[in-house]
Amino acid sequence: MLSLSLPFIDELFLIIAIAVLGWVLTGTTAKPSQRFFSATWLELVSLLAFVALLALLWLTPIPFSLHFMLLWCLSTQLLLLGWHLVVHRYQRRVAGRHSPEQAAWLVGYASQSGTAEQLARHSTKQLQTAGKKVQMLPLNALATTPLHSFEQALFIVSTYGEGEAPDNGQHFLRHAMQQQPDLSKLKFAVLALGDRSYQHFCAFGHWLQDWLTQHRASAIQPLVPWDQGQRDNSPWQQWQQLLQKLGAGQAEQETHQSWLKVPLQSRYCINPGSQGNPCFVVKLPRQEGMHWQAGDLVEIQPEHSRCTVALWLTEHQVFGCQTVSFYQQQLPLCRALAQIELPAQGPAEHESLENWLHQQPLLPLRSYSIASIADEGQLTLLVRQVKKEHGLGLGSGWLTSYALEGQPIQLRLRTHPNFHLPDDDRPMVFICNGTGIAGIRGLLAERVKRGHTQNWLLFGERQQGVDSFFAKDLQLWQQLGFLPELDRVFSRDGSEVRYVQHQLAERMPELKLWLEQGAAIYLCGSLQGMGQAIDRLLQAELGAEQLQALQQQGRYRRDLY
Ligand SMILES: Cc1cc2nc3c(=O)[nH]c(=O)nc-3n(C[C@H](O)[C@H](O)[C@H](O)COP(=O)(O)O)c2cc1C
Repeated sequence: MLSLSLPFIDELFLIIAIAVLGWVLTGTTAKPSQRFFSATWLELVSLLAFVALLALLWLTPIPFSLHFMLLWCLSTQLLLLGWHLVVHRYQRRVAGRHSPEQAAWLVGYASQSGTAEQLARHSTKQLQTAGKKVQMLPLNALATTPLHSFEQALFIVSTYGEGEAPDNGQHFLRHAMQQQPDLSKLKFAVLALGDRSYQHFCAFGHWLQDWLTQHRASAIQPLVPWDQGQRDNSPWQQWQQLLQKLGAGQAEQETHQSWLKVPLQSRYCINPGSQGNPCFVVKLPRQEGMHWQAGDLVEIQPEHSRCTVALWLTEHQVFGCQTVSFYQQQLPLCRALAQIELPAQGPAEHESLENWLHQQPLLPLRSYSIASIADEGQLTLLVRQVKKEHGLGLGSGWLTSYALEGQPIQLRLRTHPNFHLPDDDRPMVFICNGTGIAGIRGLLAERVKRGHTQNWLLFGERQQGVDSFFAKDLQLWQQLGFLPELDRVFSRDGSEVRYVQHQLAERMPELKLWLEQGAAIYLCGSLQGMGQAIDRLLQAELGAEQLQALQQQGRYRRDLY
């Protein structure tokens, strides 16, 4: 039996001291949540193993020398210490990258089609040029990065659906509702994007403002609502004043592209005889200064029909051919009247016509997905005519009926980063219905141009005979091998009503396979019905967590209206 001599006890103490030192060092540096993954546990286990081994050695003589054991122990301890240092360093680096302690300023955004994100990027740059440490994050990222660790926060958020948060704010919304943080040290301001034609104007911005104040954060100024349906830029100027007050740098570039006047080149009905409202392909020539990417949008300034303007002029006994100054242009009064909300009352007798004109709001803007790529030399839109009780819808009436061929259309191109294609050639699944195929056609044309062949299109409409939108393009791309999977579903052709979601449900095994291969899903079309049904189906089949992960990786994108 081995007897414990004095030098051995010294060595034992040394070993235990190294192990304990290692354990204390690692144990105190790791956060409790990380401790299990740190070296702490391994240190402890190795120490226990070593003590057990010594006890065993003391009880039963085995042929290993004491020096071998000592060497084994020392090297294990040093290895573990070294490994832990690497882990610890990595943890500190990662924490540094995401740590709000690094940045006193937060620019948080929630954006569906990219406007709020673009404005957030702009504001972030302005703060950074003034030397401020800023973190720009989508609201969903704040579910893991604590808000209370920032001192000042600027939020730029839009509203989507029926007064809901955009996709990259929904997780935050759900998470925030479960929390009761103390935000008493946070100062904040909200720029809320919305559209007054929706019932819940800027609802998500207001919800955020209320939630922050309920949790004792202090508002630097009242919420700034910005109606995106109007050409009015004053909310942005108001926001800029706030940024200057907070010490930010000047805005360098324009946030929006400039307005252009482009003549209507051609227009034709794509679905004559359809049970649905007529859809028109509207083409405008590409001109200098018109740059866009597949997936982008165009904003149109609608105008009244000539008939509506003539009636108003007659009713108010005003001469329509007189020249007026209107938004830095000289033009006949009738052309200016075509662009404003025509009020029941005309100008008062002694009122200046131009003053009166400038007080009238412009007609709200309308956005459309671009169905062509710039290389095609023209900007193509697919517009369904909306029929209302007293005439046609504003934007669709203007583009599909009132504007005559050759007449200038006032437009502005708008980037839509959320619907741009990924740079790589990963498989793409495009799901759409009705005019939702417009943006998807643009994306497919771009994929063809890039030579990316793994494309799957699921498209739903009513009747194959009359509603097969862009059929020739699809057929050609199929023949050339750019559309290996094409599912077209027509709800009114067979005896049973079939929609695109039914087809997708049947093809779920293939979809899962595509997803395993890294595919991204782009969904475009009606929010009610199709959009919601596809969302429910994917949640049920893939699980909420995977769907959310896909969304966060940019592999599930939606453009629904
Ligand atoms: C499908 C859809 C639903 C919308 N719902 C609302 C709404 O309920 N309330 C509102 O104020 N604006 C609503 N909007 C307007 C958007 O908030 C507005 O267009 C905004 O500029 C979009 O900003 P983003 O590009 O950052 O997403 C909606 C827009 C779309 C396309």
